[in-house]
Amino acid sequence: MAEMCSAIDLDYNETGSKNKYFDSLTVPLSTSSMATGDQHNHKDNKEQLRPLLVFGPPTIFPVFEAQNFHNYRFLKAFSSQVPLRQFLTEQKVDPSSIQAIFCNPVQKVSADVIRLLPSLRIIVTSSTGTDHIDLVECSRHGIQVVSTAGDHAGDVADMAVGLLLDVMWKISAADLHVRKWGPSMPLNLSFGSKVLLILLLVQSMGALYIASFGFVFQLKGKRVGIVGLGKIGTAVAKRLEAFDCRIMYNSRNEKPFVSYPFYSNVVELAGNSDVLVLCCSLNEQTRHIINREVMLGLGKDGVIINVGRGALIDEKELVRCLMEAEIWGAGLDVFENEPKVPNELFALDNVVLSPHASSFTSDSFTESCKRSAEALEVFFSSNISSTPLLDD
Ligand SMILES: O=CC(=O)O
Repeated sequence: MAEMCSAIDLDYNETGSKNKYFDSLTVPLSTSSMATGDQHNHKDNKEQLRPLLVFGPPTIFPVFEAQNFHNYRFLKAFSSQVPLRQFLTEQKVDPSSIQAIFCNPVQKVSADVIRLLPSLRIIVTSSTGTDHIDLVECSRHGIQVVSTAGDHAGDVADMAVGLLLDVMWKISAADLHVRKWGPSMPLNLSFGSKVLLILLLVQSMGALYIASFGFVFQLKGKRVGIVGLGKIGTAVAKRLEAFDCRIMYNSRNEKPFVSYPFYSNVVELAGNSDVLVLCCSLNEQTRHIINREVMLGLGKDGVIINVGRGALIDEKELVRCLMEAEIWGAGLDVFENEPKVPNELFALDNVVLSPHASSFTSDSFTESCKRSAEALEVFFSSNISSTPLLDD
């Protein structure tokens, strides 16, 4: 058996198999969680509810809270500025009463946090990635880690394709450009004059556009190297096939049932690609997997799309390569030190920036909250702390 904790998706060694925990999870939300009970009574008695420590999901959390307010006493560590120990003291909560954490990648669940909570048994994250959780420490203490965002793959793949189209067509840059066009046309012109003026404007604006932006690229027929062919990478490949792209990939192991060419070496993959799409998880093997050598291999017309984690790319080198026109462009949903973004990127019109938002559809959120609640309900109702949670 491998480690105690595993991510469902974005796994560099993704096998396509689903997390067994959820495969076997048929228990619906408990009747209490669908309860009709009086909200106010529950609120009044909230100190008698099970404590649930909540880390880092200020956006998703209200959805989860609304669905589950009657089941837990939420200890919202994400909204506190003080150290966790002090926060719990202020809340009059004994650290040893906490068995579960609900979190997302915005806030780290570090070894210090884990050591502070001797009864911690389960961490549920509403994300695909689990790199914000100290998995080694979890393994050491027999703590289950449940990632509930396996269904985000389609959303993340949509975002990857959106970013790619945007970079190649410079859609965001063009949008900004058009917004700067001058005042609207005077209304008192005759119809003929208006048509003439529009034709002149369109011609000169088109010329101006090309002069300031250069030509853009079509996506059709491009060679796309996918790094990490798990659920997300596969969903990206499927979408890009519709654009007649030629797909190839790198992952830790060659996938037996996949017909796309496999490259065990990322530099070689880059050398044969026009576009690299990063979909793998972040771990010690994949940190800075995209370094200067890979970017130079990709070449001056190359585009990088990152929907995995920021630290998959050596960000300083990325900035340098973009500034020196060693690669053509980048679409980035993630950054190495979020929420910090290198200043230089703001000035580049061949870069499209997105705030780590590729799984932020309300559909995914709702699903993820539901699955998180289910995981917690199963844990608390059956206390299955010894149930294996591993992929094969
Ligand atoms: O980053 C988002 C996720 O891991 O789901």
